[in-house]
Amino acid sequence: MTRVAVYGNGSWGTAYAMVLADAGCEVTLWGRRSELAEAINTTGTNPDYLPGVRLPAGIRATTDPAEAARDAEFTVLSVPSQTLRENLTRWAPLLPGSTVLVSLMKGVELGTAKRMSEVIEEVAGAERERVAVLSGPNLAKEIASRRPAASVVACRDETVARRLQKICHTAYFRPYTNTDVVGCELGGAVKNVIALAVGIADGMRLGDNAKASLITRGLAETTRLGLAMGADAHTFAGLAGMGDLVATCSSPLSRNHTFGTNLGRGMTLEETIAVTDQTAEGVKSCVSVLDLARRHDVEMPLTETVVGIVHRGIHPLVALKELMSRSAKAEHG
Ligand SMILES: NC(=O)c1ccc[n+]([C@@H]2O[C@H](COP(=O)([O-])OP(=O)(O)OC[C@H]3O[C@@H](n4cnc5c(N)ncnc54)[C@H](O)[C@@H]3O)[C@@H](O)[C@H]2O)c1
Ligand SMILES: O=P(O)(O)OC[C@H](O)CO
Repeated sequence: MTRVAVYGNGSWGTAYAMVLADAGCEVTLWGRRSELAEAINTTGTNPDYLPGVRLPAGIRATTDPAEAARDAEFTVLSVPSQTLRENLTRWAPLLPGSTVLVSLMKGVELGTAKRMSEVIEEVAGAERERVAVLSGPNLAKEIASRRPAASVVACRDETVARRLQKICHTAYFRPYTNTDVVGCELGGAVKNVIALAVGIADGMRLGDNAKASLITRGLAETTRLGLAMGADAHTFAGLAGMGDLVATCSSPLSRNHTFGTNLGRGMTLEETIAVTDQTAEGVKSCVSVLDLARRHDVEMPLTETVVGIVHRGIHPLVALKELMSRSAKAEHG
């Protein structure tokens, strides 16, 4: 039986632990709070993040990072992106030397503009061939109710990607392999920023043409950044690109989309933060994605607009006017 450690017992860490357990793995689920770990072990549910969902046998919760790490063939990381460095610094010495590190996170580190796999390589001292990423249209609540979804497992070493694929393939979860780690991570991180933009537009009742335009131009700017960073263009037409973008921009289950909708309806940033009780990565990562765009000299007008609205207090109507009056140009180029 494959032993897997999952660090982070929020919505996605728990839902992916369910996938792994359903696929036959023995999973230890680490979380910070003892009362939640105890509730998971005694009730077989995660009342805080997936209320009402019965967890499969094969998941054991703990607050002890060393217990989670013991004999783990795979180590899955699912904490908010901006906390990864600090957390992994504490966990890294506990991890088995051969463990495959798997990022579920969809953010870019503030300040360094590093992708999560880069932070993992740096902090855990892990070679690229031992670091993988899972990304795709995977809304945690849908997966936790075992509704069908596909996803991408990416690793520079295809044999490692295939090992990961094998341990999380179930009747309702279909992972595809990819070796384009950069493209998969960017697809996941930038779609959160575009979902904020679409949410804002939905909150303003701008209509479906506006939504489709934002999704399409959002994918164009994501691809532009990806190509400048060495990613494969095909990745952005796949599950970790278009797939995740469409799911996140269309679903009321998306925290990023909901965050944007509240802003578009006229809530202030502070009011929106106050009603958001889960991680909406795009709120911070829009700043680091824009940082990446500048470092690679890539134009990302939608990301820039989201940063303006969320962090510089620009009114959505003013931002809309600015976007629509940008100089006319060719669609491709
Ligand atoms: N929820 C989804 O549908 C989904 C799907 C795919 C990917 N993701 C990505 O997975 C990652 C985790 O998201 P989530 O949905 O599980 O978030 P969440 O808000 O549901 O859970 C976050 C977890 O991290 C813990 N946490 C918060 N701050 C922490 C800290 N400083 N140190 C340690 N633990 C801390 C919380 O207690 C919680 O257990 C994000 O990068 C997100 O973009 C989420
Ligand atoms: O709820 P969100 O906005 O973090 O999106 C969840 C997943 O990333 C969708 O694939």
